[in-house]
Amino acid sequence: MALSGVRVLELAGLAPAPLCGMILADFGAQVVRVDRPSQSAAALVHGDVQARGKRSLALDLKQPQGAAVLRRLCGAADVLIEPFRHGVMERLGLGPEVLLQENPRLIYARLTGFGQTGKYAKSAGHDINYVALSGVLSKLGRKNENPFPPINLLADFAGGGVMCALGIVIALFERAKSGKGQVIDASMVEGVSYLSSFLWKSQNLGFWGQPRGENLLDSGAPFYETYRTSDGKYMAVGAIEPKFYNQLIKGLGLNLDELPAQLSFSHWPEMKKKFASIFAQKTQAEWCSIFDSTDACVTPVLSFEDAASHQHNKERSSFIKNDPGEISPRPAPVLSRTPAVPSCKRDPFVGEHTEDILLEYGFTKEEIAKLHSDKTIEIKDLKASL
Ligand SMILES: C[C@H](CCC[C@@H](C)[C@H]1CC[C@H]2[C@@H]3[C@H](O)C[C@@H]4C[C@H](O)CC[C@]4(C)[C@H]3C[C@H](O)[C@]12C)C(=O)SCCNC(=O)CCNC(=O)[C@H](O)C(C)(C)COP(=O)(O)OP(=O)(O)OC[C@H]1O[C@@H](n2cnc3c(N)ncnc32)[C@H](O)[C@@H]1OP(=O)(O)O
Repeated sequence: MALSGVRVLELAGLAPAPLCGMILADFGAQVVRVDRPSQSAAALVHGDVQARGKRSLALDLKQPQGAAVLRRLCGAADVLIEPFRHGVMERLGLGPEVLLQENPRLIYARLTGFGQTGKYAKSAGHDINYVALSGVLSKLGRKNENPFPPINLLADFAGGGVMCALGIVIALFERAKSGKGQVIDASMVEGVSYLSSFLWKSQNLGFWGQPRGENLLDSGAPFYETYRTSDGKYMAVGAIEPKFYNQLIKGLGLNLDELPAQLSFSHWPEMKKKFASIFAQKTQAEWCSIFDSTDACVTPVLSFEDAASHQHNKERSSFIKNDPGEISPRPAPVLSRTPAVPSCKRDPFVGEHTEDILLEYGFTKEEIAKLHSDKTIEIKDLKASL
């Protein structure tokens, strides 16, 4: 796989860093999640559901010898993913100056909401706050409604986990030439802003002149909308270009000559009502049979279950099943020679691989036993815990 041989240490965090680590693992990196030890049985399973292909090492970083273990691991790693607020790693004596001095090849990825500097660098926050600060949240939502974030997909995952993975791959590529690591300051506010470059750069083109929810791509246009069908499902319509719009109109059984011009903004509300009343007359399956073989850009809005079993997605094997039977998306994109090979194993328990990982990184059995008796590390005995 493309990233085989790359050693990654991911300090356990909430949603974005786990996705970043999972992407690297899917494409072949050896990813170790560094978890907080806990004696409670309830904490056996970390809240991380994006742990595919990772192993878990339970290490108490608050103990000086625990921080020393991480320093030693970083000395032999390629990448560290760090998901805490600015200042946490410095307080632990694990800031980039320390770790990069010990291993100048290390890529130290700092994945935060607000970045390492600035007024909010030390503030708590979540996806919605980061999308808000990027300016993008102000654009999202329907007419006359409050701004509404698309779950936590935009900042945590697109602008956070994926953007950070991109930064890491770019830094690995550069390191192959320079031999040097570097620090990545991956701010989710900036990740989302960067993703929204099109919105910023298209402001003078006239598509964003109306209030939120009344523009071309924000649910203002009748031909870029979802419509409810007679069986309570939905169809998604994205017929922007005139040649595709014409096919939409034909599929709906309407006559183009009897309708206002496609881009007549003042007619959009009335046209939406018309389209809605027509879509409400047939089931989703009936609309699919009308539109599936056309270029009208009309597709069903699928549930997760229906997405996994949809003919197109099945033909491409877009969803995979792991050994415990959980279905999830196959890693994307698909590389022709070195595609991702996602692990089928269940996710790791906290501390399940502590001993193996430390041995692999050069710790002796005696050192491991001492760390264990000092409660600096946790070695999970699965049989005893289950
Ligand atoms: C909208 C999303 C968030 C959605 C998350 C939900 C999906 C999950 C949230 C709760 C989960 C549930 C819960 O855990 C209970 C169950 C557990 C069970 O196992 C599974 C089911 C659960 C129901 C579980 C289910 C789900 O997982 C949940 C519902 C987001 O937006 S996520 C993005 C958040 N933002 C960032 O990541 C940006 C950067 N980070 C931050 O800004 C802060 O970290 C953050 C997120 C604000 C949290 O602040 P906090 O004060 O808690 O932490 P930090 O200031 O960063 O400091 C970390 C401290 O921890 C110490 N530490 C770390 N590692 C170790 C270690 N190995 N050993 C010892 N100590 C460690 C570190 O030293 C810091 O300590 P100090 O503060 O004393 O310096």
